[in-house]
Amino acid sequence: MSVRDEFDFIKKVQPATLHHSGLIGIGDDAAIFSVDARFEQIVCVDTMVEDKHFLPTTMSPYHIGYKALAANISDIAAMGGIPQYYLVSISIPSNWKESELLEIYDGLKKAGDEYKMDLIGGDTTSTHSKLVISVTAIGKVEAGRRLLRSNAEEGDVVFVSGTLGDAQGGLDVLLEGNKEVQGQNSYLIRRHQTPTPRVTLGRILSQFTRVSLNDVSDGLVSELKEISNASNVNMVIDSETIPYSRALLEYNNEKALKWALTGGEDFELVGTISKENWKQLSAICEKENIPLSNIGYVQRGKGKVYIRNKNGELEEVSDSGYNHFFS
Ligand SMILES: Nc1ncnc2c1ncn2[C@@H]1O[C@H](COP(=O)(O)OP(=O)(O)O)[C@@H](O)[C@H]1O
Ligand SMILES: Cc1ncc(C[n+]2csc(CCOP(=O)(O)OP(=O)(O)O)c2C)c(N)n1
Ligand SMILES: [Mg+2]
Ligand SMILES: [Mg+2]
Ligand SMILES: [Mg+2]
Repeated sequence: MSVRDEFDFIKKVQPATLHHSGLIGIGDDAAIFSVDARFEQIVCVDTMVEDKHFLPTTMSPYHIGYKALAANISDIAAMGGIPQYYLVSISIPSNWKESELLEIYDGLKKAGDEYKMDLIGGDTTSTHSKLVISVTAIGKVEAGRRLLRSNAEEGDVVFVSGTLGDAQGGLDVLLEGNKEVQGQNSYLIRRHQTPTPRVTLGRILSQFTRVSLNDVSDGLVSELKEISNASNVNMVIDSETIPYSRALLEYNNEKALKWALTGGEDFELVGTISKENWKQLSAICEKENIPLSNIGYVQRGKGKVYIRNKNGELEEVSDSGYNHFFS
């Protein structure tokens, strides 16, 4: 049975306990929380749409909830911030059962609890169309410590965390693979369904004076182009240094580069830092067990991304990444 009564549904999703005190959360006209003057607020919103971001065959309701919040936490990480609160707007088609909707909230709660975030509000509607879930996340960063896309300068090192292409590999496994292939590729599937935002790394980066940063939602090239445009520089990356998981190379070695460059949804952090600070940063990350790769450097120019191929030739990258209106 789908939702019978909007107000009854809201009561069911209201958290029993909160991580933060002194809050007005669910239950009034709007939420209220107090703001610390030493910090700046961070706010972002990301939407997931049935058929565009997930299919019944690629994501369970729990995964939909988990990923909808994780994608927002990743944007807070990309500003160097601490996640705090979130709001959920959900438009529900009549064929969704209430139990499935509550599972979406279980996924949201799991991701929220991992980062001590409280659900403080939202909105519920019915729809004649597909399910749409939109999550607004709120966080904070110490005043003056925010990490902007416009911070890159000529000579900087370009870095990326973790491995790239896994989420697209996982999607491919889910869409193309039989049960046996899926069973062999559970790591890639996990990377697609329950991505881990790099909050700790964002916090480490916020301690440095000049870092440009973006999270990988649309693909490495797209994120690098955003930094290049915002900073009035070009980027040169070396294809041989792009980090892949062993799982991805075993699943599809030929497609790994394409998926890393344009697949998206890896929710790793990509950015730039001065050469002098790179050494210190990589030492901290090594100690903290956070994988971080140097994949290239920043050059004078504007908005262009070049990649050195395995033969050593430099090519401008034209293929950009995920675009909602191109696919
Ligand atoms: N429909 C919209 N109205 C206003 N601002 C928008 C809209 N869509 C995106 N933005 C803003 O455009 C910028 C880029 O958005 P997007 O590429 O989706 O960011 P990200 O990939 O980090 O989630 C962000 O500042 C976002 O808030
Ligand atoms: C069924 C299905 N098809 C395709 C995709 C791939 N996909 C959908 S949206 C997207 C990019 C990220 O989403 P977007 O809404 O652009 O996130 P944002 O950049 O706003 O954070 C990708 C790679 C998917 N996840 N599921
Ligand atoms: Mg986003
Ligand atoms: Mg977007
Ligand atoms: Mg982002």
